[in-house]
Amino acid sequence: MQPVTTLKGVGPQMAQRLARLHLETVQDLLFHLPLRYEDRDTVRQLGAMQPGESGVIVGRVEHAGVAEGRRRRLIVRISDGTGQADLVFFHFHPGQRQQMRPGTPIRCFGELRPGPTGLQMAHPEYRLGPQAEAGDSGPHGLTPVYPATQGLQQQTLRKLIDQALARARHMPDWLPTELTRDLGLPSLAEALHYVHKPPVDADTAPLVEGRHPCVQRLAVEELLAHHLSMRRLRAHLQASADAPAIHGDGRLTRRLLESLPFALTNAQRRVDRELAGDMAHAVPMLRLVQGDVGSGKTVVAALAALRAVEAGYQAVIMAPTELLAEQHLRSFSEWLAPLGLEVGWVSGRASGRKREAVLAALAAGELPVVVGTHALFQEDVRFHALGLVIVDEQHRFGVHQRLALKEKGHQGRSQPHQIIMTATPIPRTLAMTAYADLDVSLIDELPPGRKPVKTVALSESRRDEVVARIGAALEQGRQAYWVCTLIEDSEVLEAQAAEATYAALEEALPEHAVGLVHGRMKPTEKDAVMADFAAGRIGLLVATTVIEVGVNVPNASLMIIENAERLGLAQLHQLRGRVGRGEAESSCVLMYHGPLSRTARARLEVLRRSNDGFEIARRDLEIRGPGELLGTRQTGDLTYRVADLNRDAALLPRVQALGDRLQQQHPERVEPLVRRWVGAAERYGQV
Ligand SMILES: Nc1ncnc2c1ncn2[C@@H]1O[C@H](COP(=O)(O)OP(=O)(O)OP(=O)(O)O)[C@@H](O)[C@H]1O
Repeated sequence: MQPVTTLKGVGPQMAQRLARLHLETVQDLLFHLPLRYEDRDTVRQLGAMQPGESGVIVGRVEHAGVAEGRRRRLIVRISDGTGQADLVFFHFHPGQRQQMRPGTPIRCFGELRPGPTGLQMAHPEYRLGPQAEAGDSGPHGLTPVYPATQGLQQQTLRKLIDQALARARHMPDWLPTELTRDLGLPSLAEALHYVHKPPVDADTAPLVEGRHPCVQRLAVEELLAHHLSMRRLRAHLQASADAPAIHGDGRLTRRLLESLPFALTNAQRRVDRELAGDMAHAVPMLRLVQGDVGSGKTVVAALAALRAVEAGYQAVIMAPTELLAEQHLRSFSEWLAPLGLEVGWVSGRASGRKREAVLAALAAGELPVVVGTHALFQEDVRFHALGLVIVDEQHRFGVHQRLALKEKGHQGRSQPHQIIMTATPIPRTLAMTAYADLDVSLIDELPPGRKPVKTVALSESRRDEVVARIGAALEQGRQAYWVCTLIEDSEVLEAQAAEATYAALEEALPEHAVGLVHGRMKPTEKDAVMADFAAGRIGLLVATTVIEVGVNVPNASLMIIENAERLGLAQLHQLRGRVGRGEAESSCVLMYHGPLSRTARARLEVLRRSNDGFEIARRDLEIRGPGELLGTRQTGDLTYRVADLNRDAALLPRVQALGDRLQQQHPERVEPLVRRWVGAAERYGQV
């Protein structure tokens, strides 16, 4: 596989930026699919455009002025003879205003939204002067918009992907034509070309939603690769290795159960038994524990870990993000310290002597339990007697990454047992296929006393009411989250939005402590804020979607989600799951902008009605029809580059059959196919 540095224009710095998007090879670029497409060729008439539409407008500046207020902004009124719109710039330089003289021709591109004085376009791209009217030359086609990151322009990504496409012509197609033809799917080269460069008249909805045969072609190949490799892994694992037969004596588990302020639910008890049963065998366990948000997976994991410890083995718990890992560290420490057990911590951040001490203790078998992030994969992490690996996957790890950790337990033929925990509700049959018959345990019951989170959808225009409501909740000693979300995959923009909201809320709620966390803060700052929130020193936490999974602050009972209409249902459900974790009645406000489309309304309605993750996933699948493009990608499983287990559910049985045929008819293709896709997954989380 050729690294990105073999492309023109990619030096070490660019390579680093690309790596942030997990783009390390030319092939990764090919599988980096557009979020959406823009028609930058066809000039639109303002009078004929609806709010929510994007397009090119060619007109003239009428007047320009700076509006003072909460945020200073430059407002430029333009008209094209058919209608008018205001261009709004929050960040502008003085010269910019000077350029916007009345009568100046302007060509701009952006999305129209309803504003206080009519249609608005925020931060459009634009050109002024005679060249504004000239129009673009060059080939006509839709312009792809890719998930990007700071310091990586769309323009740059497009150029790199163009180069990658030129090489794609020589990329072998491991799926024999007779097999893809049966499924009505195009060849690999055709599919790649079309998704990156659709013609100007292409219907983009199916492409963006992933229903288009060209996207499906890639999804099938990816799912197949994962499926085949899982099959192989499982067969290999169970044939070639023994695991320690773990018979805990109940000494520690009993004490943990006694110390908990609650009794396990029946579902927790059942899953605990299933895990104990598997671990008692000398065959490596490979079990998926699925449980809806807040169903209490962590305590089940802790019981399994203690069982390993009772039998003289070590257990590791690994989470996909620092935030989540720290959450586990807190829970585990709280539960295990009274039992006299120390919980170790290994993360990318821990370094120097502390880290060495932990590693030494792990190797010597002095630390029975360790919690961490993917830093646990690093080579210098060694165990004395690793008996159990628990991966809180939350669908952010490649399943295959676990192999690296598994190797660590290697003592002759011996392998540790493995549990994969996930909160993503996948119907059982789906999970079986996607994970190639992994054993599945289901925690399908919430702890008693949980009241469903009352959910309402409110227009952004009622923000003041919402703020007042937060004030009232804080008065009563409750805590609240305010989640800022953005559609563009940009941490910077998201952080900016969160900072602006934070400032506004601090002003609006002067008597209360407001905190802020976002992905661009230093980890230590983030920790401090999270700790303050957990301890109740902060009443309102303004956050980006970094808090999506795992955060557990039972006293928080109110959540506001901004731009809710733009998120996928699964993600909204996860977010909402941060409240309703305590005894208090909780509520969630889904705040939306502008008029809602019918589908968007139906989707929010599903959340309003149901608190059941499985039900929500099922309904999402039904509703997500044509027209609803937004949010689908984000609900996707990040382990997959193209495929989306919910969206592509219907493909899975075919994938299984395809797997059989490929293995029988073209066994030599299995290996390169797996390597093409799963190699990429392995690198996930390690960058
Ligand atoms: N049987 C139970 N009865 C009452 N409370 C419980 C029970 N089991 C767990 N809890 C509590 O419920 C909360 C949620 O549990 P936990 O964090 O394990 O959920 P989870 O399944 O990991 O959810 P998520 O996927 O949202 O992180 C915790 O505060 C936990 O202590």
